[in-house]
Amino acid sequence: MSINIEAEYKFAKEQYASLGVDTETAIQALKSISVSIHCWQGDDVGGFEHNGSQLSGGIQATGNYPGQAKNIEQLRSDIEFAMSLIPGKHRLNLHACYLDNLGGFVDRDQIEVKHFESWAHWGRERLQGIDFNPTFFAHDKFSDGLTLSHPDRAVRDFWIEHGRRCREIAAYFGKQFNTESANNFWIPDGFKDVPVDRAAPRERLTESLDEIFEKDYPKELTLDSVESKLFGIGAESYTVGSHEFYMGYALSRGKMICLDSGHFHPTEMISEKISAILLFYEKMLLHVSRPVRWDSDHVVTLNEELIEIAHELVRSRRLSDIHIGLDFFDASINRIAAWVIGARNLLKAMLFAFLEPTKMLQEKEREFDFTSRLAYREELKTMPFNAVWKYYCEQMCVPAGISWLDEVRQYEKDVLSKR
Ligand SMILES: C[C@H](O)[C@H](O)[C@@H](O)C(=O)CO
Ligand SMILES: [Mn+2]
Repeated sequence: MSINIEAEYKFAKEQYASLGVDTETAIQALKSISVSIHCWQGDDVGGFEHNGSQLSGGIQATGNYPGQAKNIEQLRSDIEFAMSLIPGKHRLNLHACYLDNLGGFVDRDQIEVKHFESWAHWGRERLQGIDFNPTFFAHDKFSDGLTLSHPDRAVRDFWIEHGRRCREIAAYFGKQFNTESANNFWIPDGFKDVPVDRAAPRERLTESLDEIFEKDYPKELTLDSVESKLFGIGAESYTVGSHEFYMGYALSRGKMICLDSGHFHPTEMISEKISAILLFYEKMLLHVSRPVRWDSDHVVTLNEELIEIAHELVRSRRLSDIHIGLDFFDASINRIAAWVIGARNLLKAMLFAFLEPTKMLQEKEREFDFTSRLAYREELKTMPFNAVWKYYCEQMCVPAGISWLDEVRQYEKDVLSKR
C-alpha cells in the first residue's frame, strides 16, 4: 500500500469518525456488493447469432470507435480485462443472443443449455454468478414491432418458446454458481403512433407471459423480472409493457420488477421509486443507466441521481433483495473504458452512501430539523471520500486512480487495434 494513500486514508477515517461514521464498516459493506456487468457494452449489443438482423427494438448504439469485440473469445477477454480494473468480484449479465452457437446457426426458439455451458465454464473462477436476458429484438420475427403481444399466434409461440428456454438456461446458471440468476424480460413491443386499441396487446402480452412462466423453478436458482419502458425509437406513442402494466403484472405473479433509469420521463427518477417498490416486492432488479434527454444509455457518471440511487439502496437495508445491473452501451469511446468508468462510478456511489451518517440525518429529519439535514448533506459532498475509495482500490489490488486508463490504452494498442 502506498504511504500517501495510507496517510490520506488515516486523515479521512478521523474526519468521518467525527460524524459517527466508521470507514472500515463502509469498506466491508462495499466488498459485499456484486454488480451485474452487462456483456452488451463490449460489442454494441450485437451478439453472436449472425442472423442478419440489425439492432432493433427501439434501442441504438451510436459511434464507431475501433476495437469492438467480434467473437465470443474477444468479448470474454475484454470483460476479463475490464474486470481487472474494477474492485471486487462481480456478476455477468448475459443476453441470449450471446450464445455459443457451437459452429452452426441456432434460432431463438432452439437455444439450449449447451449453448451457454462455455460461458459458465469460463466464468467459474472469475464471476460471482451469471444473470440472463431473453432477447426479444434484432430478429426478423420482430418485423411488426411486436413479439409476445403480436396478434399472430405463430409469432407469439415463437417468442414464448424463446422465453421458456431462457428460463431453463437461467436456472442452469443459478445451479452452476450457486446463486440465483436474475432472468430479465424486456419486451420492446410498441407502436410509433397512437393506437386505437391499447388493451388488446396488453391482454396478449399477459397471456404470453403467463404461458412462459407456467413452469416453476426453484427461486434459489432463478428469479424472473420484467422491465418496463416509456418509449423507444419507433415506438414513441405506446409501449405495451408500460410501468403500470408491469407493476400490476409482477405483483400479481410474484415476479421481480426491473427499474431502468432511462425508462421514464426525463425528470422522473428511479431513486424516488425504490422505497415504494420494496414495500410490496420481495426482490427487485435495477438497470443503472444514464439517459440524456431520452433513453440514450450513456455511460453512468457519478451524478446526483446515481448517488441518490445508491443512498436509497443502502438506506433500505435490503441490499440482499436487490440485484444491481448496469445497462449502457456507448460505441463512440473505448468500450472497455466505458465498462470501467460506469462500474467504478456505481461502486463509488455505493461507497459514498455507505459513508453517510444515515441514523443521525434521519433523526434530524424526524425532529423536522430540515436546516441541519441540508447543511450536513452538503458538507458530506466535500468530505475526503476519495481517500477512502483509493484505499479500498489498493486493498482490492486494482488501480486507485486514473492510472487504470494507461492500462486500457496499452490493451488498446496491444489487442484492440489489431482486430
Ligand atoms: C440490451 C438490454 O436488454 C436493453 O438495454 C434493455 O434492458 C433496455 O433497457 C431497453 O431499453
Ligand atoms: Mn434496461
